[in-house]
Amino acid sequence: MNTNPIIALDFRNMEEVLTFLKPFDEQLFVKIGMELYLQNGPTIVKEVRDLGHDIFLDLKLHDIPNTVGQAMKGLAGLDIQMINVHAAGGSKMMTAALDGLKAGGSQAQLIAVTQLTSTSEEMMNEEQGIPGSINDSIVNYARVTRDAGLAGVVCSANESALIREALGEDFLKVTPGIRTLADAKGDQVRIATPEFARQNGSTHIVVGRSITQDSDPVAKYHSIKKAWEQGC
Ligand SMILES: O=c1ccn([C@@H]2O[C@H](COP(=O)(O)O)[C@@H](O)[C@H]2O)c(=O)[nH]1
Repeated sequence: MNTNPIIALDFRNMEEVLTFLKPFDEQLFVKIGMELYLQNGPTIVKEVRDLGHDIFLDLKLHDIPNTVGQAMKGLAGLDIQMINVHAAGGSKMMTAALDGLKAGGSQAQLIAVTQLTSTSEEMMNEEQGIPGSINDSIVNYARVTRDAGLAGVVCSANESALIREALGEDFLKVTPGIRTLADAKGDQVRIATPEFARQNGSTHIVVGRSITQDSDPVAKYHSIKKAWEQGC
């Protein structure tokens, strides 16, 4: 399993992606999300994969089970390593997603978003109407995800230890909201450093603007990778 930091390619088109990737001379694990996919379609996935990089397709599908299952079956034709849905879609939707992916012949790891890293406990309580602690909600979603047969969850690094305690080491904890101490928080709420993510049990980190907006993205990537690998 590739556990390199996953770089979020939040760009508008392939030209911007190529400009960003050009200075790197190694195989990367990259994330293609809604911004890039919805403006460029499946071609963008093929083009990035042809460059030799592993791909997490972060489309966060969330709809009725039949729709998500059929969409996953279609997406299964793409050569990707990881893909996701929203756990809030429920266990039937997640099972349909997994069945669709398998029926389409994909080996990609399917994971589910618990609570977005831009969501605070207050927002969850007041806007989603879910009472109690955000940690409880996240561990609950992680259990439902595991019981549906998925490989892991998207959560913040702050919750990784709780999920590891509940569901073990092998269950994936893919954690965005990664910031170094010098980085701006932006729209993220539940953030953590790469070192903390490692110490707290994340299996993967997802890093976007901290690298993509840096004046030297290659150097920033390597310093984050080192902090992530060494955990100190
Ligand atoms: O809960 C989630 C789920 C997905 N993301 C995605 O990760 C990156 C983070 O980007 P940064 O620039 O490092 O904040 C972005 O593509 C999100 O769509 C997330 O942040 N939180």
